[in-house]
Amino acid sequence: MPRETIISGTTEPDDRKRDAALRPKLLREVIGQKKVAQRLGIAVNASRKTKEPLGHILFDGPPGLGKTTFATVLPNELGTSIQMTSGPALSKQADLLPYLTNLEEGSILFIDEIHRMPRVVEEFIYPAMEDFRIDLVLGDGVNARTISMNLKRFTLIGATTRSGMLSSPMRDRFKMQEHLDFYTINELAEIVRVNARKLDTKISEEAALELARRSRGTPRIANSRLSWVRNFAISEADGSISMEIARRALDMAEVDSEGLDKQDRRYLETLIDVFGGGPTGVEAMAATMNIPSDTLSDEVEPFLLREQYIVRTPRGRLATQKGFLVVGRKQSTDGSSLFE
Ligand SMILES: Nc1ncnc2c1ncn2[C@@H]1O[C@H](COP(=O)(O)OP(=O)(O)OP(=O)(O)O)[C@@H](O)[C@H]1O
Repeated sequence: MPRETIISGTTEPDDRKRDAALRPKLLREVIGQKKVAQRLGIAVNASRKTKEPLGHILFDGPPGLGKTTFATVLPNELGTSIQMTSGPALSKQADLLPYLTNLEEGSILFIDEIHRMPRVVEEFIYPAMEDFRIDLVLGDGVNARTISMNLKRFTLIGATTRSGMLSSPMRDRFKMQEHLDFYTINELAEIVRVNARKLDTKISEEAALELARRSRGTPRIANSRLSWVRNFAISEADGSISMEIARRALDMAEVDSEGLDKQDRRYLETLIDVFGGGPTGVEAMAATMNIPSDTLSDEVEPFLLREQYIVRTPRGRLATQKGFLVVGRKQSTDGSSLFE
């Protein structure tokens, strides 16, 4: 898959390795998301003082914004261990069992994409979350009996790109629910500077800002841009990243100067050229673009909404004037599109 179409959770193995190496280890190393970090800091301090495990935590937000980062920072802060799995890997109760029986007192169980866990597994985990206990059914038919098994007290951390898809009994069992939002240009520039240092690469102030501007508000994308620009600098110059090198490298990767990627542009062009700017439903957009509607609503639309290229109306998605302009279309007086 060409790099510029990777906008998010579609992480390739190399991206995953790079992300893990660059991931902050402690809360104070986390850049941005200040309020979330402060609240977690308080919960961590309280847990240290009371020797009680942290309450269960749910992180939600678009891919690549740091849900896994926060989840992996917390055990470091608490000096405890973490086990990691994901909703799609837990198709039946027996898949979850080894994780529950391996728990240590105060340790963390991280379930990514928790909204994709089937209902039977979800219901199995309720008593574990509430009373640190599970109910196992042994045998079947008339011989079936239920035994209760006590677990070590633990913290469940769930991550989801779609909190709306979680059942409310599940959501209510999380003591803290933290939403992660897109990063500002300055926060992303700071992440780029820190990570360039970790990679032993010199980068100018303005080049860091340029990378930040073209990273779609997302640290994972900033890391991937940095990695490309660094390779470009090594291959084509002396290895340090100046503004000129950053621009040439990003232009070559077809990363546009507005920070949109190809998928964003295709979305806007489809909405405007095929649907006259909308309003139109996400399913119609998905069918026309031949992309799953989940990908559109989880990965593409949140950034376009936040940057006000589109708005959501009761009748569907509507391109704004800014949305028309960024893809070089003009809005006619009746709201439909005119090619420039
Ligand atoms: N607040 C932050 N400060 C510094 N770096 C960050 C921050 N958040 C994320 N990153 C960087 O971005 C990478 C991607 O973040 P992470 O894997 O935590 O995202 P995520 O929200 O869990 O994504 P997904 O839902 O796709 O798994 C991290 O490895 C880290 O290098």
